[in-house]
Amino acid sequence: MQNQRTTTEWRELDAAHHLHPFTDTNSLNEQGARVITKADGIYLYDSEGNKILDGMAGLWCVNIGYGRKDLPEVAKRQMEQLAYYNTFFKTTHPAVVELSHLLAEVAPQGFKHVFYTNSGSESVDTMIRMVRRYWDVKGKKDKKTLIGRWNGYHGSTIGGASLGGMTYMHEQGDLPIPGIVHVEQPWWYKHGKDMTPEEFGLAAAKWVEDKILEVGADKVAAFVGEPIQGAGGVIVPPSTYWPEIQRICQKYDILLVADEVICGFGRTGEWFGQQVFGFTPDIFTTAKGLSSGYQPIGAVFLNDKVATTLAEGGDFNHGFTYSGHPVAAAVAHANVKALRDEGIVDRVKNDTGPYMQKRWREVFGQFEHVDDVRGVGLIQAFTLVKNKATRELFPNFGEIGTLCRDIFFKNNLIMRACGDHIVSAPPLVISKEEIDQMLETAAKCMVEFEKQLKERGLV
Ligand SMILES: Cc1ncc(COP(=O)(O)O)c(CNc2cccc(C(=O)O)c2)c1O
Repeated sequence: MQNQRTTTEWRELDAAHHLHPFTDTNSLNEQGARVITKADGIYLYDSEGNKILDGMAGLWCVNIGYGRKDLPEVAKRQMEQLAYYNTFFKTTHPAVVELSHLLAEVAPQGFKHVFYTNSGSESVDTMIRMVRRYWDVKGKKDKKTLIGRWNGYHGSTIGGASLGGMTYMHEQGDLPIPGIVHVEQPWWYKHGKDMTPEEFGLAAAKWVEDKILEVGADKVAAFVGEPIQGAGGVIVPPSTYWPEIQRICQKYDILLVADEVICGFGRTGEWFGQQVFGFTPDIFTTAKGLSSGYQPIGAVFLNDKVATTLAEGGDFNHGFTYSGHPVAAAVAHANVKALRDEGIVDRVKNDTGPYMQKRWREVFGQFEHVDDVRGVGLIQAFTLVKNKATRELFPNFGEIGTLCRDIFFKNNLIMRACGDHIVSAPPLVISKEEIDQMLETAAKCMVEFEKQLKERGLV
């Protein structure tokens, strides 16, 4: 069991030894970290006894909800049976075989081959190496460039951070690496001007074609995108966007990659986001909902064309010590099986997802400085705007978002501010009653937010 310490003691030791990700260490240590001690269902509990509604499922990942009793049991049994062995030297083990078989069953048709990693970033870096290897084997060694989107997020490794379009990450570490370029994101509210969303979807897809022609199709290896950009602010593309992207990739013989790290495993009501938008990639990357965060694991899914070509190339010189880790694989298997057999994904598609989308629009559509209220399944967002009529955003994009997020946090409700987008992705097990409770709290916070906007002279 964890040492029982006071919050102050935990905070002091944390400040003395623990470096947090994406954090201004000095600023954090001035205020002290919030000590989360346990969780159950959709709720977190901190060391001060606060009960917090987790509208973000951790980091978009705890799809099955907190406090499962089965997954720890699975981990215990696997650890006792075979805590670890690698899959490098012509060996495998039952846990990773069973997981691979199950994933081939839940994946969209045509994806029967899976490569394992420990995170979404490693899945993305694996994909980059696979894409370039694919074209090497095909004898088109100049096809190395990958196209991503500005404000896309593909992780924090050198490859993932380069492919992502977060400039504040590029500035730290001299990124992007060579051979990675970006196009604008399909954010209708900001870039759509007087186009309908459908017209804008085609225009945004054409940015990809323009980039291909600029680089030279014979040099472009792949286009990579999240079906819905998650950390970029839940940017839901118009319906015309992805089918047009697919047509363009086929026209110029470019691999199409979907980064399903957030959209995968039921988040949108479909098993994978590609199924919502009606496109079929050649490769897709996953992590998060694969294990619902109970174990670190990621997976890269390949269609037959890519898998066969890589196999024709002989040794694929890539992999990780923990690729297909027995405990992670066993827990992921139990998690995915429960998402399927307990009807959790189906419920998101047919019940709680439509309910959330209806209520989310009813609640947030009523506020003066909220617009572009949007979402699919159980991933939703809205944008804080200065003037709805003119679609004018606030200056210093992100400042207002932090103000709003802090009001939620003070009311023990976790939602993310991605710039001035407020986003939510709760555990997929959230009930309709819990949705009502979450939105009732959120509505009160938004009344307070609108009040503070006026008091601070921001509107
Ligand atoms: C689409 C996508 N691809 C790759 C990654 C990287 O996964 P790992 O973190 O497991 O390496 C992600 C991760 N997404 C992510 C990770 C951490 C924070 C936030 C946030 O929204 O604040 C989002 C992601 O959202």
